[in-house]
Amino acid sequence: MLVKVAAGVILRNDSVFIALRQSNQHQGDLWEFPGGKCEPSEAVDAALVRELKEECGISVTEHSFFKTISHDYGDKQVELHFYKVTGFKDEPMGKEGQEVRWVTVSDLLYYEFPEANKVIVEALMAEVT
Ligand SMILES: Nc1nc2c([nH]c(=O)n2[C@@H]2O[C@H](COP(=O)(O)OP(=O)(O)OP(=O)(O)O)[C@@H](O)[C@H]2O)c(=O)[nH]1
Ligand SMILES: [Mg+2]
Repeated sequence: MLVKVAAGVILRNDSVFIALRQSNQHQGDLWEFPGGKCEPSEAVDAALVRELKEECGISVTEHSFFKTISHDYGDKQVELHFYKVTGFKDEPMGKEGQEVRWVTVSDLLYYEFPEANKVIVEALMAEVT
């Protein structure tokens, strides 16, 4: 099963907005960049805008493509399309009851992410050091 996903690295000043995946979700209890699966024939950036509205309550006004990561979890193959989100309306929150947090990019080191995210976290941290 190959799943195409759009995820947003929501940035403000030195910080990034992260969310804790619920225990019952795939890769549960790990931190993530909010986002979700693209619907059939939906453009990836349209999925990004839709998911960030649904999960975080923001309206994205400025985004740029960052990186695509393909990863095989064994039970699931994912193609993750990460975007930097640098402009948005309203304050992001956990609309689905998920725990959320603004953390400085250099503090990402202290959070546990799914395996596929390692490259993204390293790339973000490299930009600030
Ligand atoms: N949103 C998001 N998903 C990620 C990240 N890293 C990562 O491996 N994934 C994987 O990508 C897939 C995306 O799914 P999702 O669970 O967010 O999808 P969704 O919002 O449409 O949720 P749903 O299946 O509950 O409707 C999951 O298998 C998840 O484990 C990440 O940083 N953000
Ligand atoms: Mg999601």
